[in-house]
Amino acid sequence: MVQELFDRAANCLKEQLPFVLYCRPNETELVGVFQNNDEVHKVKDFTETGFVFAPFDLSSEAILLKMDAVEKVPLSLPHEELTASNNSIKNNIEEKARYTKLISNAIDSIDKGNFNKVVLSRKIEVDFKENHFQVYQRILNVYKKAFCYFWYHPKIGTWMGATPEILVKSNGSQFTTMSLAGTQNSVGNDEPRWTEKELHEQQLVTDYIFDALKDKVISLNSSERESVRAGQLWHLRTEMKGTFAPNKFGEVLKALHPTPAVCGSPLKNAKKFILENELYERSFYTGFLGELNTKSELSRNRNRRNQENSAYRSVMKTSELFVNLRCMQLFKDKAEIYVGGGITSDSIPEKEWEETALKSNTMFRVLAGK
Ligand SMILES: C=C(O[C@@H]1C=C(C(=O)O)C=C[C@H]1O)C(=O)O
Repeated sequence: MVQELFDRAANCLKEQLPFVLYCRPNETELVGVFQNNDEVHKVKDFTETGFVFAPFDLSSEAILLKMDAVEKVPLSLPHEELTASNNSIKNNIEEKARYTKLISNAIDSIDKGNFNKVVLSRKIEVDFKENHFQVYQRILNVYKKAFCYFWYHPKIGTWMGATPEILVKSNGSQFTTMSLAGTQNSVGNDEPRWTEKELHEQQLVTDYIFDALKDKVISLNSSERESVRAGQLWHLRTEMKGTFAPNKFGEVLKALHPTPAVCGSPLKNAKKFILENELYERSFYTGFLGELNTKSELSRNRNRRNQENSAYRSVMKTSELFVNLRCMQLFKDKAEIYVGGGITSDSIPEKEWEETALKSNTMFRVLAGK
């Protein structure tokens, strides 16, 4: 069954037609969305319906795949053991010097009071020639708790990833979001001991989300902060649930993106620092992706008499958008892995470099294969 969906997508690759394959966190269903032509549809105000693929900087427009055909199959795959890759630990002295300098500059800027936190990132090029579906199959096999996707548009490119971060999920006027930040390598199953730096960094994200949404929502409540695993890493997470006024989803979304989990706070100054200093194009990394305004039917009380069948159902709009992290862009014979991390005044440049190396392993492992 999975093979049939892969074959259909492989055919789209051959015919240069857009598609996306994805599996939601902890689910055992693989979804394929297929667009009938190679048009590039752009999102205007997030009231559209389709599968959205948005860049970090929304001054470039978000792309919408039309859901001309949607196919769902149960996800069962042959198990494949991966050996840990140490590709990313390769000593790239020049790149390390450049990146740690960038971090030192960011810390100086924080100390001058320009912002409290900024998320900096880099791109790692890897030679690779494997079949894309084989790589995606490994992603699905290894990262069951993540949103695992394979996105293709002949005029835009090919992206894959396994992201642990929900940007926003909505059903009618109810929504869920999260603040995810702070990173440690996972050692066994024991929760890590979080440092002040990580707790502070994550709290900044939570506070920011409350502040950004306070005028846009009717209610917003947060759960207890918890430690969660993403592949071989641990993060700190606080879930938030709320309600917005009818038809205000677009506003909530625009207020949320980009959160300080991928940009910084205060937002404007952090974003300015990123755009002026990172000196490369993040493109769709730290953007967001997922189903936008799809319809779900809610059955009402079926026992009530004397009503038309249709009166028992109400149609709600649902969206499920993820932050595009732990991802890569694929080319004919190379992949570009994108990684970053949050910088605060307590950051140590060398450690931040190591954090990006650890994060890059999420994709390195599936490229290295067996
Ligand atoms: C920016 C990335 O991840 C984000 C940054 C984190 C951090 O700074 O600790 C943790 C999770 C994500 O919100 C990335 O994976 O590239």
